[in-house]
Amino acid sequence: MAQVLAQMSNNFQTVPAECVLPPEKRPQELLPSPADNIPVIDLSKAMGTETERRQLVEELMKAGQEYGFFQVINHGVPNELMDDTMAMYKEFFHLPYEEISKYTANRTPMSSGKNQPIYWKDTIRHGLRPLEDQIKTWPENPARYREVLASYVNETSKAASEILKLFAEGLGLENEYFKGELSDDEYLVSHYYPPCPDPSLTLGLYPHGDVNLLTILQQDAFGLQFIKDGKWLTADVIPNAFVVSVAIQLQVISNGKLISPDHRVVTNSKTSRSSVCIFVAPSRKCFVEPAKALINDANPPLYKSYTYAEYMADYMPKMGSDVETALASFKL
Ligand SMILES: O=C(O)CCC(=O)C(=O)O
Ligand SMILES: [Fe+2]
Repeated sequence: MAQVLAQMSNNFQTVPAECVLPPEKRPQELLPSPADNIPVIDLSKAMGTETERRQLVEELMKAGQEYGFFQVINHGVPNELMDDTMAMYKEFFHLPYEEISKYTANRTPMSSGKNQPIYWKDTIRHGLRPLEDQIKTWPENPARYREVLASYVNETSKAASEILKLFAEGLGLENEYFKGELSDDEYLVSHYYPPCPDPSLTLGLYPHGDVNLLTILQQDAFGLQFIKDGKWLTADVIPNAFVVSVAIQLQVISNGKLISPDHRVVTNSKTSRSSVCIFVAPSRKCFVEPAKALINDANPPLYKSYTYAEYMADYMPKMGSDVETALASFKL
């Protein structure tokens, strides 16, 4: 294993045995599907006329109900800040192994979770809230890490709350429904997927559901795929767009109206891929349940009520599982 790690900074000529997936777990559809499969939503309409805002809410709801994922453009996060953040993470992942291994618990390509196959990636993950406490634990190398990420988090949080507000409107909940404990916590996950000599043998990330409330990420190369009607659709790279995904808690609160999709990352042989993902999540003591306003005789609750801490305790042993498994204990 150590030998494989040591190769990380070099280009791989072959897929190390540790990373070859069993045949039944290998990806079948590797190529990007046509771009028009994935909704692209212009968030600037939130500031437009009342009609434009209503149209936007409808578009978002349709995307959230049919796909559970979409891309947003004109979201208010400055392009330069997005680019700077991406460049900063690329720099981070090219620092010497001794430096980044202080922060990457499972330096890979083989960061394998419990009962998980070995993924073709390297990952840093850390908390973001409360910012003033968490920032002290973030890397200091590259030197601008803390400054760039703090600005990025502030800006992406605004975009995420706007999207949550629009979802609240679309669901018929009060505008600020998701404000506060339901979206109090945030954490960062940034992945670096090196070029892979044979993408048919590996996955960057195995199919899974996101356990939080809402995920907002940027990527610099193709590889992220979401499942829809049994088919893997690829999220095209649109410069300065965010890929947004409904996560499991949002599916529960919407009582299944919005769907949290399983997704995965395929590798490619030509370029590396980086992603910077912000996960908006409830605080641990927060009570989560299908919103009362959505429940009536015709629409009984589909999920139990629980605290997020209870949810996480159930989820930890099955970390990285698909949405169905991740929700099994809480289904009614
Ligand atoms: O790298 C990506 O684009 C997706 C990462 C992801 O799905 C995750 O970390 O949960
Ligand atoms: Fe994910």
